Amino acid sequence: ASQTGPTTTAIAQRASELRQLLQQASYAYYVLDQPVMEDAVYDRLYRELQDLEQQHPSLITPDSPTQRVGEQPATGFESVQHRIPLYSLENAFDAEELRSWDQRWRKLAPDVPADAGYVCELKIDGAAIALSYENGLLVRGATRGDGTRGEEITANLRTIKSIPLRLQTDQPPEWLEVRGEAFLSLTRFKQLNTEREKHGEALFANPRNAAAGTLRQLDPRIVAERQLDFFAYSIQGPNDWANLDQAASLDCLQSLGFRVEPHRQTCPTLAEVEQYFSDWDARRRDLPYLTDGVVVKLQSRRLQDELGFTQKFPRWAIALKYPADEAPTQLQHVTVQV
Ligand SMILES: CC(C)(CNC(=O)c1ccc(Oc2ccccc2)cc1)c1ccc2c(N)nc(N)nc2n1
Repeated sequence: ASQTGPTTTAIAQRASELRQLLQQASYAYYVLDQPVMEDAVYDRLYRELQDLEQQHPSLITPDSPTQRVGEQPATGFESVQHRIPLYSLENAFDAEELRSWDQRWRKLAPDVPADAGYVCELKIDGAAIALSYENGLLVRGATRGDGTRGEEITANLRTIKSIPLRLQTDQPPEWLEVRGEAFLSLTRFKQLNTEREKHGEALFANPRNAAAGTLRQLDPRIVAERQLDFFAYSIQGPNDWANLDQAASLDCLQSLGFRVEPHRQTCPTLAEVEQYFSDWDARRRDLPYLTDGVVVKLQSRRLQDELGFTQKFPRWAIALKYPADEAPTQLQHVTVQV
């Protein structure tokens, strides 16, 4: 039969073009923080894609921007085993404990090159999560849980605009594990608490609790409206994807389309690490999100692999913590049952 309107291939092409335009605009806005498209234009193109997908459901792809916010609340969360454990970090509370960590790993490493350096990353005060990609597509997301098993919250994580639904590479690995911190910006945290106060609801005690609580919402639409954000900090994949030095692994995460906290710094010696820590103790209050320390990691992948992990921690990393802030705004010890 003759097609009255555009041919189905033309429609499929338009849908693919719209997906690409919308993904690029969303990446620029949420990951690069450099908008390239007017909101009104974005909304018009988004509605055009939605209409095309409604008329031709076979055109819907899992990485379509229209597939971020599911309409179905979950009835509960499945417990899932992480492909790779999510390790926690040993804590150091002052320069002396940092130095003792440094002595300990140096004793364990057989031949430490003289130029063995460190990478410092700001430690974001949010909720750790695990993302699993297969052939470039986001197939699963989970909470940290106990490090070995977590709760499957894929539908909720899909609503976070800075989490790519598809990796930005035309040669995606068979599997890829990405870990990072889901968090609420301070502005968003205050807006949410102002809203909750207006409706007589219990306030969130702090941005970390707010993020963790949001991730466990059964309804993805509620998660979407909270506007969580995400910084990636670790990548594991098949062999050639897995032997990057620390700084290179963060650059790789950025190239794949993830947001990575921009103030990371390579520090040749521990003196520079301590300098970075004290610089940021002053500057961190100007950041749009809460931090609770600096994560110090060995730059060298070979050293990381040589040193490995204890039951709980990597031997090649440590969290250098800031002192807990003075009395928080709300009574911290009074927990309100919601
Ligand atoms: C160091 C690691 C525990 C991530 N984990 C890894 O980088 C990592 C590296 C090789 C691995 O290799 C393995 C592969 C297979 C099996 C076992 C280990 C596993 C995890 C960690 C934990 C918390 C962090 C945090 N709050 N903020 C920042 N900025 N960084 C953080 N980094």
